[in-house]
Amino acid sequence: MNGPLLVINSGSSSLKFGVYAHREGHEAVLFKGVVRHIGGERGTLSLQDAHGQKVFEKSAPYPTQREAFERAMDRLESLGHTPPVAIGHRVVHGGPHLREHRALTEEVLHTLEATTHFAPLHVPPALELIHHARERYPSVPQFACFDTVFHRTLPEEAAVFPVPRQYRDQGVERYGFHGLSYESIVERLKPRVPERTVVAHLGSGASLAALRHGISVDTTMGFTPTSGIPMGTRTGDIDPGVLLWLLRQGHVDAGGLESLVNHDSGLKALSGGTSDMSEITRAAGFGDASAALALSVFVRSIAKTIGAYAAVLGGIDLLVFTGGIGENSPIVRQRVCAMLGHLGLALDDARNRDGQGVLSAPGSRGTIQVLPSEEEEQIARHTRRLMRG
Ligand SMILES: Nc1ncnc2c1ncn2[C@@H]1O[C@H](COP(=O)(O)OP(=O)(O)O)[C@@H](O)[C@H]1O
Ligand SMILES: CC(=O)OP(=O)(O)O
Ligand SMILES: [Mg+2]
Repeated sequence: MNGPLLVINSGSSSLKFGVYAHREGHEAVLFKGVVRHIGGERGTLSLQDAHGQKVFEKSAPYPTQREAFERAMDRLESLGHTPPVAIGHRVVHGGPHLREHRALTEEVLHTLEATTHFAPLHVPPALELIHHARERYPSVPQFACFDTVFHRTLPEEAAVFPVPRQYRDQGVERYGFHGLSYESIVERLKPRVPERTVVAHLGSGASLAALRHGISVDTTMGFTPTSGIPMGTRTGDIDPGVLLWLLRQGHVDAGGLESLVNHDSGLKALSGGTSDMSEITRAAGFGDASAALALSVFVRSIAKTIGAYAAVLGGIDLLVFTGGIGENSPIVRQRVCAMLGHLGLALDDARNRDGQGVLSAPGSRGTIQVLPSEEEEQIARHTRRLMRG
């Protein structure tokens, strides 16, 4: 029961994984790894040990999540890792019928197969990984942890979509995503969880959440992870009239539209080709006008959302930046916070460059902080609990 758990987190541009053992009431990491740029020419697989030391790094193309998983598991096994006692998978969307973390039974898998259009960037590769993990570790129990579960506390006025009841009855509403990340931030803040917190999870997929006493009361992503603020390759919220126009003009069919709004839009479309925020900030710094526009659009939509959530929460005690961009981009944090002076939030420039822990200046009315998104740890906690029944 305390043996090693394998956690698999398939994101839109990466495969993250970890091995965890239960020690003195918490999940201790044994190994952690990530495969980045899956599907691109310049893939990388890297592995860290329990002390955060890099023990392996390899650059190679990883054409699919499945290939990335295979190579990652081979590497773990060559480092002496034995088969896990259970496997926990991150599943972004379970649709209207899967809204609790649970064991991956045949019936659950069947239901998941029917939800692929709820998150076409995420659910198909996650399902492929689940099938593959079952082939590789046939006697190991597997569990699904959903991004949506944390947001089940959304009040009706935040979750409801203004569409006819017949569609609402079929589950057309705001689900919200990155829930495992938000929950891991709340775990980190315990026992001193402020009343009014805004968390900006900024990665390839990006969203924000308004938390009251650590409970989700609003979030930017809705029915699918395509919505909310603009992202690496996703539009975020867009006038539905644009989608109708594209369809009516015959530019795309439903499949083409799905691909357009998920793969070919967002920062990639504005920057003229790249969805990678480190490349965009570098190019913007060298005076590239398209990259500068992509950066400005991203920053403005984040700042607008924080302003809106200040209204929802009645002020902000704590603003947290997390995710690949939130944790690593001083320029994005600085540009966002430069628009928040009216809320009394003030960033300390030196702390922001350092990028660890509290970043707010003395005298700031609320705290500004960087915290790591610990989705894998959160999946390990849920998987252990589910495994023990
Ligand atoms: N130093 C950095 N500066 C700006 N962006 C960064 C930096 N490091 C990572 N990123 C960005 O983080 C994003 C990936 O975030 P991550 O949360 O790992 O994504 P995923 O959605 O795949 O889980 C990429 O856009 C990458 O460019
Ligand atoms: C929900 C989502 O967008 O996830 P990711 O950021 O990992 O792509
Ligand atoms: Mg992610």
